[in-house]
Amino acid sequence: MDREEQKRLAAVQAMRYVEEGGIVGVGTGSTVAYFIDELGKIADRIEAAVSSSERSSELLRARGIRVVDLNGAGTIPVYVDGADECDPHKRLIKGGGAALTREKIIAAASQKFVCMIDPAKRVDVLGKFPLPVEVIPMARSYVAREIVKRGGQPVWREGVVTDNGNVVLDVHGMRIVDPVATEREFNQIVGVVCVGLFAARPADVVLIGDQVMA
Ligand SMILES: O=C[C@H](O)[C@H](O)[C@H](O)COP(=O)(O)O
Repeated sequence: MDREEQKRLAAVQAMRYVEEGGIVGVGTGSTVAYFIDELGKIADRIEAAVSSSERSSELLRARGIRVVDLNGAGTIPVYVDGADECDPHKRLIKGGGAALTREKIIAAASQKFVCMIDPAKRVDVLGKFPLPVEVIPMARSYVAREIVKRGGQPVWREGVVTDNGNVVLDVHGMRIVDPVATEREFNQIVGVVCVGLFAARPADVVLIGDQVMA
């Protein structure tokens, strides 16, 4: 089965976690696009969505789903998103689509985080996928030097500006044996807005194609 079909199957499965009549948290990316297709089929039974990117907001509205601000939405029952890598503890690397900060905020504000992946994204140790870091533009070079001191090789994702007006550094060469410690350490670098490690708040449920990760 190809990767696209695996993503689509995970998106179909994710629908089981959506509460009709409630607000749904929606992530960003190609896997989420399949999920939004599924969500569109029950658009009249969903109150609204909280969206992690302008891109997802457009897709949601195109399928007749109202998009509301997280402020005022209260605690979200379920947040559904993809990931770039997932370890056996459901800790993730995210941000390949530069939406990491809003994704992390909505995940934090949600009761349940359902993550959809295809099998190729499963790893024993996170870090093969370059770790995205969202940075305030004026701090780019400083943050890059700080990351080098910590053993990473940052590459500026040139031309990419996040929905928050910031830049992204992709950090290569990391073997992240303690993701919680690395997340904390990167968060402490001045100028870093968000690191794409979801370790302190990992996923609650990981769907891999038509399987549920134990
Ligand atoms: O910023 C983007 C997100 O973290 C995505 O969830 C992640 O990059 C996975 O995207 P895709 O489903 O396209 O592989």
